[in-house]
Amino acid sequence: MGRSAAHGGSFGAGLPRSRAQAESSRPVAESSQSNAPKPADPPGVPARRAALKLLDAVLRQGLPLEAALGRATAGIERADDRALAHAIAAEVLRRLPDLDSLIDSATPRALPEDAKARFVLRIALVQVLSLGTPAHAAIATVLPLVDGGPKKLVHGVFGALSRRGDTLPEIPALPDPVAIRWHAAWGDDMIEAAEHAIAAPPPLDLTLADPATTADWAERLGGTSLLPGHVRLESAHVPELPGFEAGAWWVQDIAASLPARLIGNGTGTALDLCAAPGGKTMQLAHAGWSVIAVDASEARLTRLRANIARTDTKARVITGDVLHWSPQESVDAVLLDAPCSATGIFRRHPDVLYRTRPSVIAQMAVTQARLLTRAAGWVKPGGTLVYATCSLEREEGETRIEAFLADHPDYAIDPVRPEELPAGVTPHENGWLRLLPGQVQPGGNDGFFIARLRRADR
Ligand SMILES: C[S@@+](CC[C@H](N)C(=O)[O-])C[C@H]1O[C@@H](n2cnc3c(N)ncnc32)[C@H](O)[C@@H]1O
Repeated sequence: MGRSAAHGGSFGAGLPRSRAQAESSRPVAESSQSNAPKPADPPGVPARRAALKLLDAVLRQGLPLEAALGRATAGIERADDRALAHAIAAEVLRRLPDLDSLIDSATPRALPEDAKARFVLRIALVQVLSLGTPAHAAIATVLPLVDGGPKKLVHGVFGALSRRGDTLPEIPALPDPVAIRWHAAWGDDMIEAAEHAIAAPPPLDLTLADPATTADWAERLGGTSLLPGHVRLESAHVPELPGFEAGAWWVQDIAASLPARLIGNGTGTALDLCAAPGGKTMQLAHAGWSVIAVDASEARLTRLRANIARTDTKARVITGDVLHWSPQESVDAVLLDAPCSATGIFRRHPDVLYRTRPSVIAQMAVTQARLLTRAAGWVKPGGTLVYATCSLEREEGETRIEAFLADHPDYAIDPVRPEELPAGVTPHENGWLRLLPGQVQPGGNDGFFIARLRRADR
């Protein structure tokens, strides 16, 4: 888990110690806060400047990468440059502990975590070592980011590492705080699976509107199916795939498809709480339910409305904060896909590895408990409540449900059955489902916690 062991090369004294220290101490945010385009930037530099802003937003300000994109890439005209900025930042976040080990092995004293030189070196190195950018282009396009600053330091460290010819390890390391936390919760095997999960691009999972067409779509799209109504592809440009325009399927990780599957087919009313962008709303509606989809975010509901329009899904859509909104009457089933730390989706969103601190998890757990208690009051006697989070933290899963059951004697676990799950995945002996990375094979899965609860008949 430590930083320096993997890259014990011989470089280390290439720069005088005092200069390295002096040049490394300016924070990256000084210039990255300005959004004004730099008119003198040569081609290729604006994308790297935007990548620097993105990393600053995630690592120093704690913002989600996706949320920072608009502001960081404002003023960049070309879509491929905006995409490059995003790709560089995401790849740095995926490989950050290994990049830092390399950098630390080539500086006489460790640069501060937030030193601009460290940020810029990460951007240069990841391009060469992971994205296939030629070294001369990688360094030429980052040096303008440290104009008037630690240019010589960056150039010197980059040159030394290039000459040494180091590579990144095949399997990335997790950041120490995450590795320590997950190790304590889940043990060695989980850490290994999580590191392997970052190493390879995740597959593309599709949920079909009509599970009866599974074999046809698997063949037509060249994919494999791990459950009825599911097709897995290695990767693809989604809008160009057959069936997208016609709304025959939507993108949804297989783990994310399980909460609605565990509610099953039905003809009553199902309340989909925290519904946007609508993956589970579409599943429930296509399984026969009259769905009421509620979410607090109007922006995310815009995406939900587009998704249900494309897939010809009938659902009542309500903008509402579940902490304050209430339905007019009780319903047969409630699905609460609660807001969470989202650490289970670290393969696709490596920024969660850096933004999710214990205080964030504790705060989320308080909200989840409140949402769960409200949701529980809206289920008819004998009805079903499914609680789900895409989190790998016990506080947002097991601990929540144990506390809920202790406070709600009218609820009991309705145990998940192995035949409801992809091959090789087994429910926990307490009846809930804890999905850790790598359990669905081939190709892996997002991390999830799902509990199905039944409310007692009167
Ligand atoms: C995990 S995402 C939901 C994903 C969605 N169920 C799906 O399958 O596509 C969590 C959602 O909770 C919403 N949310 C967070 N707090 C909320 C609240 N108090 N009331 C309603 N929605 C909330 C967020 O806007 C976000 O869309």
